[in-house]
Amino acid sequence: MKTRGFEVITAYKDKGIETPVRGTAHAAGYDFAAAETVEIAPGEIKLIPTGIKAYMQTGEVLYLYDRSSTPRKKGLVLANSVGVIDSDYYDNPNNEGHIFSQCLNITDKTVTVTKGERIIQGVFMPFLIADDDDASGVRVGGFGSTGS
Ligand SMILES: O=c1ccn([C@H]2C[C@H](O)[C@@H](COP(=O)(O)OP(=O)(O)OP(=O)(O)O)O2)c(=O)[nH]1
Ligand SMILES: [Mg+2]
Repeated sequence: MKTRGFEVITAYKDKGIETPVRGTAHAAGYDFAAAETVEIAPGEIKLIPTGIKAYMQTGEVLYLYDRSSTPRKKGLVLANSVGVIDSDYYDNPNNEGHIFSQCLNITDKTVTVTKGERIIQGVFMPFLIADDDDASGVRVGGFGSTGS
């Protein structure tokens, strides 16, 4: 039975992409790697492809966080602080649910992220809904797909 987990995006199949794994038996975070080698200029924000989509139950969310070592070692932080990956992002018609890491280079030099380098971590969590919530829209993409 499929409950929650990760799959490789169709366009990245056979490109040596591994699904995210946890580093230790009790780690909360699944480490995501860059699916391509990307250069980020000083002060620039770039969407780094992970080649991964995530499925989960209704009422669950996948949060993307910085790895604690990444700011000091790479000079990169998540520009959106925390990435919120909705369950209805999976297999959406625009981009199949491709998860991107929105990285900001906080150094004064160009930073190279190498394919296969672990850059962020994802944590699955349940979330709560407010009273009288009648949201019924259908997600067709991400990154502003529901309007500004
Ligand atoms: O770091 C991130 C943040 C979001 N997403 C994807 C998954 C998420 O389900 C979707 C929408 O994210 P969010 O709701 O945070 O952004 P938005 O600007 O409100 O876009 P939308 O209008 O598409 O909801 O974009 C990522 O791949 N990486
Ligand atoms: Mg949104």
